[in-house]
Amino acid sequence: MRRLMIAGNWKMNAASDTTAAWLDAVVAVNAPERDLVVCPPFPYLGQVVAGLEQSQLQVGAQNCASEDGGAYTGEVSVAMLADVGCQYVIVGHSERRALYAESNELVLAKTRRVLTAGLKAIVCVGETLSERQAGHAEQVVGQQLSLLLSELNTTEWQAVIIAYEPVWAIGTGETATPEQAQAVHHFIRSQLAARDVGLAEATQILYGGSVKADNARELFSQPDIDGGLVGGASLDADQFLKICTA
Ligand SMILES: O=C(CO)COP(=O)(O)O
Repeated sequence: MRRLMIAGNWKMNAASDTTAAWLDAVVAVNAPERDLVVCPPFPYLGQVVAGLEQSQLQVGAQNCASEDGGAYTGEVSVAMLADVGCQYVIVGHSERRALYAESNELVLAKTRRVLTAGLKAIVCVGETLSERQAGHAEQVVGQQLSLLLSELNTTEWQAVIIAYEPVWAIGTGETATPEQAQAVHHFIRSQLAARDVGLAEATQILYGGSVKADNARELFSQPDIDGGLVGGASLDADQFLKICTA
């Protein structure tokens, strides 16, 4: 059986005082059968790791460099993230693909860095509204997955989590229906199965895009949805706790 995972992605939202209050509210979360992760912006990673030392919640970053180290002004390496206590890194979020021109090749390179360092990669895929309206959702998601499927070996795949985040559902309040999400999750699992049936059975596939406390349960009860990558609602400790235990 795959474990459910709930990961919060704060994006570029945080301050020391709100982070402290959030940590106080969530530190005692108790859902031992689930994997719970929060991904704050880089400057708050240390504060969050320290605040969650006694907690079930683990910590991830929202991005990483594709290089190991050196003259890359403004970049943060996976080794640094591991050093400050991160266990996960989100790679290839649609905001990074769209706003920072991250290609499938760069997403693969970053994923490799994460896996080589012994961390887990939450790799995001998802189609835009126009791609969905043109009937190309599966084709787009298939293309985003194809390099990972051809290049990563089976051992590497064991530390990969896929997050299906339809771009049109991110931050819009327009959640994919459980049926729409399940259909794409099933497609993703079939792509994994074409490579390796065991891999398809084992890989956690999260849904992201306007997940809230009141729709999480129905989404997470779909057979191929193994939890959620939660943006806006993860900033609110009460909402996040409800989603973690939904
Ligand atoms: O992009 C997301 C998580 O990575 C989803 O964001 P929202 O939950 O705010 O729609």
